[in-house]
Amino acid sequence: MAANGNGRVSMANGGAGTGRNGLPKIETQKRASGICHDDSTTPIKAQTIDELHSLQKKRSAPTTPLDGVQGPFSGLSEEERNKQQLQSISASLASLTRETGPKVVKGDPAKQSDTPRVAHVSHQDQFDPAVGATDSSLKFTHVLYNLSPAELYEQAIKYEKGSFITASGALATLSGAKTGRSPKDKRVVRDETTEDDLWWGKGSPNIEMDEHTFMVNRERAVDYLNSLDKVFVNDQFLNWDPENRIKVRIVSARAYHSLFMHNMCIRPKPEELENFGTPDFTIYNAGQFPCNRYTHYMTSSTSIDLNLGRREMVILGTQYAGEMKKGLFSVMHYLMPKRQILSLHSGCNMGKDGDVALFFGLSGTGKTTLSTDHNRYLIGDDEHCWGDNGVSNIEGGCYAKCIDLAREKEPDIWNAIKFGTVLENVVFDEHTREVDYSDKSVTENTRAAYPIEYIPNAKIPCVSPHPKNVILLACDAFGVLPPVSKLSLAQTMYHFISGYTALVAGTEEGIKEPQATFSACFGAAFIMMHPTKYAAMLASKMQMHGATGWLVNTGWSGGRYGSGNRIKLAYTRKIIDAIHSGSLLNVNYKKTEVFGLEIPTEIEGVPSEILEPMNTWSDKKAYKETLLKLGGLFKNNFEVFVAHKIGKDDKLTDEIISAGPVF
Ligand SMILES: Nc1ncnc2c1ncn2[C@@H]1O[C@H](COP(=O)(O)OP(=O)(O)OP(=O)(O)O)[C@@H](O)[C@H]1O
Ligand SMILES: O=C([O-])CC(=O)C(=O)O
Ligand SMILES: [Ca+2]
Ligand SMILES: [Mn+2]
Repeated sequence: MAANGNGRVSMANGGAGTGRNGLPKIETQKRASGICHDDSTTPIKAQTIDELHSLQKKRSAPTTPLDGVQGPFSGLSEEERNKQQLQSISASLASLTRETGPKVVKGDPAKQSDTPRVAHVSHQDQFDPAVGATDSSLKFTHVLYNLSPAELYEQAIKYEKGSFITASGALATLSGAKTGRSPKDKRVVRDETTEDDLWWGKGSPNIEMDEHTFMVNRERAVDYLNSLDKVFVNDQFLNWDPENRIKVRIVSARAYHSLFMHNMCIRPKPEELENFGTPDFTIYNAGQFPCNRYTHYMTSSTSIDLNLGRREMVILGTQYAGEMKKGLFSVMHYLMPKRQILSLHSGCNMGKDGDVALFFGLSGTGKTTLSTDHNRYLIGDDEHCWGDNGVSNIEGGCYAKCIDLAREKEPDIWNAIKFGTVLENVVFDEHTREVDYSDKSVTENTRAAYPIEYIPNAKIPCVSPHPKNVILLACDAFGVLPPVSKLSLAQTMYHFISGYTALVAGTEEGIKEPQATFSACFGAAFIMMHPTKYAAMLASKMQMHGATGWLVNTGWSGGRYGSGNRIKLAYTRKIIDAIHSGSLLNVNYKKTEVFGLEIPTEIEGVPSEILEPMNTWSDKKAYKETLLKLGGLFKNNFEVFVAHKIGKDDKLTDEIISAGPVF
């Protein structure tokens, strides 16, 4: 029995109007005819249960009128287009040493009766059985193609252990043994092209492998995927700039992976999907299956392999979905600069008046938190391109950290965790399914992946004019960097190339305690060419468009990690507001020792005493020592870049080198 909100009372079961407990007696309504009806609706049309169930679902409408369709599939019948689509998927899944492609059929193998059966397609026509048939060549590969979130929920809940619907409607899931990326297991094929184009050697994220080893791993992944009852295939886009859009195909074994990429990549409109054609890049995610350690180069059971020539990526031995997101980001870091477009590990938002800010920073420094701002339009939270026409988001979704997520502090992210959102590795109440965001039992790197339109003021399409402010975020666990400083162009470049933060949580496997980290371009794990290449592009774009650089410490104040505290998010937001509004350009500044940073003396809504870190430390000697220690770490790190030229002349290079700490 429950109050229904109108003050009326409804009966949960069987309490038919006995008047017990003084409750009102329920009267059944009498029709004018005087006949008592217990049901006023018309009878159903079905004669049997099966017939009834068949009424429940209607076939999805054909998506586009066929006339006016442009592209490779224009003028084709629906059936013909479907066949071409399956042929393309079969080609993607082909073993390159045996039969040329599996027999593929659309639909869930467990539900053949209710999936419209589509004529299967195979490449077997050219296959000579004398060469050696395999069992896999005899079976069908069932393809679940671009399923909707609702369908993926059902797949996950029925077939994947650890999948549950939370109280707010999100899909909670586990990523398995890996709950963060594995940068040490990420390999790139080194061949004649990449030999010259890419950054290799010390400091580079590109650990080499040869083409042959890539093919061994590719075969392993494809064989694994074809051995399954079914695979998920997502055909989607990257980059909201229509001229530089990339078509990606993700083949995976888990509904979780398919829903994650559905949320994170750009979702094609039905008519765009029909004309998708051949993908520009394909991911084979066989993450549940390990790589073979007897294979050359393999140093663990995990391998994430990128082959730029073949435009393919293979994932073995890790189910952490971020590998797919960031693997594609690496690809963009190769493709875009070749077109004079700068790829950025940054968030981006825009004010009502069109002022744009970029937020650079390593994992956990606040890109998602600070770009998601109720008073501004969200362009994107993590990966962008800066080209001649302005900024474009690479992705179609956001990937927010959830640890200690609180509704009051981050309301828009909180509200985005609803039906359709993937919630990774969180802990929830077994009965109410309320998530406990403070619980780190599975990992500290808990995450939510949601489509960008789940943020109310997301700007669709996710493109913006050129940035006015470039904000470098660092989470300084040493507690000596000021909460905000205004940077010269040379200082911006110095800090961009340094890419400093202190990792706090375990986004990368194995890092559990804070630790100073330098990661060139605030994303060394994803860049493909030498950092100075990206830095030179950033410098020239900032100069051309008159953008101001800022360094914001979202980390500690009043002492290092352990003795001080993390700067309150509310204060950081006030600082960011002052940057956006331009008011921070018009206040008094003073220069700090060692780092030579210009710090404002006051900001509305922020206690002035915290703006100068030394004020917040009770032990001034410890402060000075820590400051010098961090300065030394910066110096050591920058040594490898001193020999590199940035931009066209030596002037900028010299300026950048002298923009570092002096002591
Ligand atoms: N002063 C602060 N400024 C920004 N974030 C803060 C602050 N204090 C605490 N936080 C917390 O730090 C975390 C910042 O994580 P966020 O998701 O924004 O990282 P990110 O830069 O987007 O990293 P990634 O690239 O891994 O997605 C959030 O959990 C946020 O609540
Ligand atoms: O890639 C991930 O797992 C999350 C992320 O955005 C980052 O680490 O920069
Ligand atoms: Ca993020
Ligand atoms: Mn990121």
